[in-house]
Amino acid sequence: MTGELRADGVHAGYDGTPVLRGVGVVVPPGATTALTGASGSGKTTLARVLTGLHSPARGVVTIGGRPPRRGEIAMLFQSPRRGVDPRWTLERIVGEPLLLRGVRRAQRRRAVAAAAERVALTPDLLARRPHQVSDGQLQRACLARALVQEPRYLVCDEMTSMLDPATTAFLVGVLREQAAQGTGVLAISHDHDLVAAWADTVVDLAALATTPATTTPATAGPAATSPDLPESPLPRGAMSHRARSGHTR
Ligand SMILES: Nc1ncnc2c1ncn2[C@@H]1O[C@H](COP(=O)(O)OP(=O)(O)OP(=O)(O)O)[C@@H](O)[C@H]1O
Repeated sequence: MTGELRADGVHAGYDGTPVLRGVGVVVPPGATTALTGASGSGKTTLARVLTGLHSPARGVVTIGGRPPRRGEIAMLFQSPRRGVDPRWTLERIVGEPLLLRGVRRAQRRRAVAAAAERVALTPDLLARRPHQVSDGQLQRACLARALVQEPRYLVCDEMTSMLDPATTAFLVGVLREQAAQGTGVLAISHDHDLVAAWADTVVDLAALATTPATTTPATAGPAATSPDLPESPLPRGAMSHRARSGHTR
């Protein structure tokens, strides 16, 4: 598909311990793809590779066949507090990507106000600092910060797992609207009910590695790979398609 975000043949790990072995994934624009998988299987690692936060030992990440450009992929994390400056107001946090791009103050304020409205952050909340708001309110600010960038892709790593059902449903609704407007969303979650309601396609990480499993346990020993193996990005049966339920809106 034109303009899709994809990882091909990704091998990645930490300190010589492999986590991902020949993983490929495709995230199409204008849809929500959910990534599930066992704890510790490497979902976050794959998300970090896709967003450029972790360099793979091998493999490539592309959008429409070329390397992603700065600002094209935004990431949302499980814990919003770890990704914000505690001294800043929510308004400054939301506007930070535009500040970095050199967008003028008046335009920045308009963009921040529009994004804040989409995530139901009132001016009163925008004036507060992270310690003065709830996790859900701060996660809404982080989503607004991602939206002001107008990214082509959004990678959400367990972004609702600390939130109550009402806030989760609200944020999922905003993200589904965003996907309907053309953004490709990759949603990582353990919650099978949530991804069934949220995503158009569900992908299990265990099905994405094109390198055949060996008798070596996944968490020990050197990478069980052969450089000669063909690595198609998406093995047959790796994805299951779900109908949109729409009940998160
Ligand atoms: N910075 C790090 N240094 C060393 N090992 C790491 C690091 N981050 C993750 N790992 C290890 O890499 C493996 C994959 O971790 P990752 O967080 O990608 O898995 P996950 O599927 O997202 O897990 P979970 O569902 O529990 O969040 C785990 O064994 C983890 O302990």
